[in-house]
Amino acid sequence: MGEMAISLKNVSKCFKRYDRPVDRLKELLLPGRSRATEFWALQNISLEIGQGETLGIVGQNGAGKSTLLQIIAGTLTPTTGTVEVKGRISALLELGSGFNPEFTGRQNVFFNGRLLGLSRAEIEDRFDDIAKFADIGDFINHPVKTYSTGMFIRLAFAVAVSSDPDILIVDEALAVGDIYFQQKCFERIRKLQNSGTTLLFVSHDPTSVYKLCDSAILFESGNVILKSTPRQVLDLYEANLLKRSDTRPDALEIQTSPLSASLELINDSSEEEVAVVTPEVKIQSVKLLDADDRPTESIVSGQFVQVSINILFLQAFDDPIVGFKIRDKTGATIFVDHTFNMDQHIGQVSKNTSINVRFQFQVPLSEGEYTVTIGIADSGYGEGQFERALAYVHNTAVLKILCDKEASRWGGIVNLNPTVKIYRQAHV
Ligand SMILES: Nc1ncnc2c1ncn2[C@@H]1O[C@H](COP(=O)(O)OP(=O)(O)OP(=O)(O)O)[C@@H](O)[C@H]1O
Repeated sequence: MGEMAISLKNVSKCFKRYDRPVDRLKELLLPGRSRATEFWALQNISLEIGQGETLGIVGQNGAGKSTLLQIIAGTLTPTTGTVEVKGRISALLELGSGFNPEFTGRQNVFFNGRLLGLSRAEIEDRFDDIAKFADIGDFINHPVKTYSTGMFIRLAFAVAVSSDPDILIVDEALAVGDIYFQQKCFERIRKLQNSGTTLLFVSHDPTSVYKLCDSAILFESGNVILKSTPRQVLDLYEANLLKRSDTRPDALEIQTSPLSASLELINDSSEEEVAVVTPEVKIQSVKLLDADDRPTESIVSGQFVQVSINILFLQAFDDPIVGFKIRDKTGATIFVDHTFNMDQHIGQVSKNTSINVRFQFQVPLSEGEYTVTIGIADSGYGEGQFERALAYVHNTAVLKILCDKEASRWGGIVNLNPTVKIYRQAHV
């Protein structure tokens, strides 16, 4: 890591919580006896973020993400610890929190621009760009209290990025806009990344984190429990959610290292693998086979492949489910499905039975490497939900897709194999 942009040392934040609003008043009027209970939203956080780094912040509701961002942005003070921030910071925190609802959009642009450290002349210079980016038409001249949520966020984002900040903080904001606006925001964020802006990004959308971030942290109950690649952080986050949602969470174990010698996991880096396992099932092997059932490592785009999974059930099950997921190199999901969704029931399996499940499909993917995740669960219901997870293991095999030299050229991730018709309009 180069120069430090943000450094937190032993930062904790304690909020006081009052059971009734009147208790807060009583405490003000009769100091001495505290009527509040203490709540530690952040607990002893030490974190360094390098200049130009894009850090994704992931965690369940209430984990402490926004509190951390507010402390870095300077809108909250930590109870203990120190925060050091280098450079101009621009924060898109709670929806339009810096806006005065009675002011027009135009007035708020000037008001916020000044808060961000721009001079009046600089704001005047940038105003047209800001208004164009926000693209809210004549609403720019109306009070922001008349805005829809989408308009609010458009203007707030346009203002936040206009100051060319050294550090940009974005808290869940992008989820609000429509798809065109989101694309525009991603494009602008990329430009800022390329020019060396440090970015802190909270999102519940894994795809955005994969797309934007170099690294990520996982927050749990006010603690940073992991700082690593987005892939590893999101895998652990997902594994924790799976464990929590399970009807017998104690039965599930999260492993963060290669699993067993019998199942060779693909691991091309020093990262540890995150897997969820139970002692009741064992994934014995995962192989890729071609159309003639021969093991293969590479498939030409568009060709047929089989993902063949051998599973040993160490307990009896009424109707287990087996699924697979294909992920790209960042960890983003390309495809996922399972036997329950496919209306293929495995049926009863008795204790100590081994079964082989083969998913067979054509792979219309672009050239590159993809990984295979395997999931096993019990008792499916509804639209693909299940009662219990039995195993969830990433990177069990690499699917290497080669370019189909015979096919016409195309771009993107999936070959949609379009046909084309051209209709000539008569001259009018
Ligand atoms: N002003 C406050 N007074 C009391 N408790 C607070 C205050 N602000 C936040 N908290 C509590 O601190 C905890 C962390 O809140 P925070 O908003 O940082 O979580 P978060 O991870 O951003 O959640 P979300 O994903 O829902 O936005 C929560 O339990 C919240 O109720």
